[in-house]
Amino acid sequence: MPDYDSWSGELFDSLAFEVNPGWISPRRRGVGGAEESLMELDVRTLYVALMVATLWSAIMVGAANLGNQAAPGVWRWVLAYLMLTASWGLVALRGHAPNWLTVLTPNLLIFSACALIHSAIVVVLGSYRRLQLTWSITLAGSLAFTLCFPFVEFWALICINSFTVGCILLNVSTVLLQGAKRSAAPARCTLGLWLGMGGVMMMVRLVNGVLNRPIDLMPNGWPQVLILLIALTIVLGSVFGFALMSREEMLLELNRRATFDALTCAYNRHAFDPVGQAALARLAREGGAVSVLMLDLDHFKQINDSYGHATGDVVLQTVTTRFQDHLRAGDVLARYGGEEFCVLLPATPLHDALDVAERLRLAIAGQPVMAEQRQLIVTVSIGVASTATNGVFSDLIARADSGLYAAKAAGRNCVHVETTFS
Ligand SMILES: Nc1nc2c(ncn2[C@@H]2O[C@H](COP(=O)(O)OP(=O)(O)OP(=O)(O)O)[C@@H](O)[C@H]2O)c(=O)[nH]1
Repeated sequence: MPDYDSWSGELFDSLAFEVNPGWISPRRRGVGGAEESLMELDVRTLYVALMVATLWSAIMVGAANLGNQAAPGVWRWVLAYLMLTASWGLVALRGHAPNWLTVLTPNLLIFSACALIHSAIVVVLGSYRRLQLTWSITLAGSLAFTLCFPFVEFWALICINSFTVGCILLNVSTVLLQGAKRSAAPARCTLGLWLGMGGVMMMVRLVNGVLNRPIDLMPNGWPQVLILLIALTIVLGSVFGFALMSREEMLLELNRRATFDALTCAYNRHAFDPVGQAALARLAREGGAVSVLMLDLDHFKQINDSYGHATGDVVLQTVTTRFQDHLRAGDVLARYGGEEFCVLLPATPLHDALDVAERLRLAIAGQPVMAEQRQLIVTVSIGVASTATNGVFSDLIARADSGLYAAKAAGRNCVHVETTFS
């Protein structure tokens, strides 16, 4: 029968925490009482592992985008990872090559690589938010590191590195997390959290550096091992996060293009028809009425012919904005054809729809449109149709359309009701 009590007693007895100058390292007494480190992982080996992981990631991401149309921002990401690869490689040479090569150069490379990662991400997101701040932090960190390098101790350089990288990662993380709908963009949010975790880790490293002041260029204690293991996880997790986020943003963009008109950002006809049909279906359950307005700019061809298509485009955009400004939140505006628009007014009976139509007509005719430093008088003709029964949406549209033709025939810049009730 084994003597568990004495066995566990010996085990705990053999464990001890040694306080090194700066680093706490769990150790145990081995055979003959000699002390052995419990942390088998060697820091230099971990730097080599980081180098291999970043290089492998850069090659994989680059290869996946060769020959195809590369995803936006991907080459910046690859370049950033190649810079990180070089910097880990140089760090692994510490003690075997001059310090300017193994301390100064890799740190400057790491700062620039982090800024490049931010710039790759903003290219994917299509908005350059907070990139200037990242480049300013990079510049300030690089200057501080270069100026301090010949004079200060190693722990102070660790602190400059941790603060600079931590600030950049937290800044990128904010860009990713702010304004992202968690349900619509899970990959973006995950990458944001991942990089945020990296930022927090660097701040912890900064505090550890200030408190423990390591003097060794290659400190082999467990805090450093832990930091490098987390860094390895973040390097690999971020590259997957970036690839998934690129795909996610591409799908969201395709969805946007399939739903909204590129020029005016109003709904397009393809997306609008199902919305209208759903509003009619709700009539059967909830009662009330649904109305539709068909709007067409008058003599729009003359604007194009006299001032050019670019001016015509500005007119279409301005008119769309004015329509939207005069509609309620639940109303749906669509660009139905060239200069033809359609508005769905849910829960709106005919007399209210007529008020809305008149309001929209006046919103256009009452104030000239500014387009390329010209004041243009624009008017709109409007056909109105309403229904209280769940029918086919295209029938309602057809009735509003014939109201529009009647308005054009009546001299334009007016509202005409199609009174045939379905
Ligand atoms: N600038 C611009 N013009 C467009 C666009 N789509 C269609 N158009 C133009 O809109 C004009 C429509 O002309 P018509 O159908 O004759 O209508 P209209 O001149 O408004 O005449 P009425 O509707 O009878 O008052 C054509 O010149 C099209 O080229 C667009 O996206 N941008």
